[in-house]
Amino acid sequence: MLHKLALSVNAGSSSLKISLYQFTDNVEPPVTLILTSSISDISSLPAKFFFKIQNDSSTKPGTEELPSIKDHASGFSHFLDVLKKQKDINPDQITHICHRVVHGGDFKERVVINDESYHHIETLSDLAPLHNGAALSVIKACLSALPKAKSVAYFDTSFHRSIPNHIASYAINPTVAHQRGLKKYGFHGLSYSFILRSVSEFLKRSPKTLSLICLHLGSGASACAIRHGQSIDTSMGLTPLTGLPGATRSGAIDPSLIFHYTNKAGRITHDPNMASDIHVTEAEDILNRKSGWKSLTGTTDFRLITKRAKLEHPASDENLDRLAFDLFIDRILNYIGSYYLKLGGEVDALIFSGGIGEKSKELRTVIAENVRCLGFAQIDESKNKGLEGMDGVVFNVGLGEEGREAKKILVCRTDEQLEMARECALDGDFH
Ligand SMILES: Nc1ncnc2c1ncn2[C@@H]1O[C@H](COP(=O)(O)OP(=O)(O)O)[C@@H](O)[C@H]1O
Ligand SMILES: CC(=O)OP(=O)(O)O
Ligand SMILES: [Mg+2]
Repeated sequence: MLHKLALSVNAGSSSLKISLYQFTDNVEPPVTLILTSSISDISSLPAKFFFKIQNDSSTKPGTEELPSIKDHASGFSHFLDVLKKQKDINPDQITHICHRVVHGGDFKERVVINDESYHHIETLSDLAPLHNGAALSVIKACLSALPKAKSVAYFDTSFHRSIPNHIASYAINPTVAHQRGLKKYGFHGLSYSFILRSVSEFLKRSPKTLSLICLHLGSGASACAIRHGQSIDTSMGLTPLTGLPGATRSGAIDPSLIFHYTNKAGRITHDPNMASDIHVTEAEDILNRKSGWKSLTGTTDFRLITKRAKLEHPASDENLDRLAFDLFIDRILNYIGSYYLKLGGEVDALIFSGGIGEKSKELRTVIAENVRCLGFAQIDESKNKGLEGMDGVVFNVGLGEEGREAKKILVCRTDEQLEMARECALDGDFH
């Protein structure tokens, strides 16, 4: 019998990450990986394409710059062309396509794509201007290229449904807030769900007993406080704009700032580069796409920013890369401090994840130094520097005995595609 395949698609703000899995007949693991592909730097063209078949030693996977890729839809179409050329993979075996959709509004859990759910996700696009439209463009491409497969949307927002009302509410007119759904939804939920499960396996403790402070630091960055396995607060809000700054996003600002920045703040912008027919104001466009690391330093590449920041020297006002680095550290510490208090000091671990969290040893060193006063383990620099090239998902980078006894400092290689494929394979409704 031919095994069924699940394609998992993650439309991030600057990237499209795609993994293909085969369903197993087991509960653990419910899926095995067949291939991974990614298109990165979509917000800072030219885009880079990567494609790798697992267990194929005949070809060396590499990354190629592709000027023909301009957005998520053209990136996905290139992926499909490459997929169709693989002799050992039959796209007709793909029975399920899991799509990461960042804003799920009031959807509690995953939803099968049909006219009604597609339309509902579309109405939420203005609340996630860098994400939902891009995800819908890929969903549309899948419906036409792989019509026999069931497309399912998995939401970043679902994990945060446990946030208490007083934390999710804004201090604004409650009638307006209720009518318009103006509250904190929170994002990166698929990543936090993956982190919770992986850390629970690593520490050999039930997720229900774990309290964690998680940092997902990628093109979009957020923090999350998890108490006894449930999200109790996160730094993003109604939209993925607020909280920590990101590649092209300002993060939290005084809301009045925008009216002093531009007198056209409320005008609807018609940017031809916007993913689809999304209605955002000039203010939202500036804060989402023309701010963050790109505006401060001219690049979205945090590795380059770190290199140019000259961390070994005292900060100078002229060095804007250093400003970006130090500003990021400052904002991250704001959340760690506040979440530590909200968790009453009962924190099992601080977790670094996302492209920057997983790869920037420099950022981890500085944060770890600053949180020592809260009882976190001292960082073990040989472990901290030695992660690249190592196999694994969760790593303890705390020093020796302290790494075991004190509050832990962990790195988790998050994988939103795997989280969706696992959920799909274990979903009784789909089999
Ligand atoms: N070695 C590194 N040091 C610091 N930042 C890195 C490193 N490698 C990648 N990054 C950063 O990771 C970010 C991308 O993170 P990722 O989670 O993959 O993004 P996305 O939000 O698109 O899913 C980029 O800002 C990139 O510069
Ligand atoms: C929610 C969000 O910002 O996602 P990403 O980091 O993938 O852009
Ligand atoms: Mg991402």
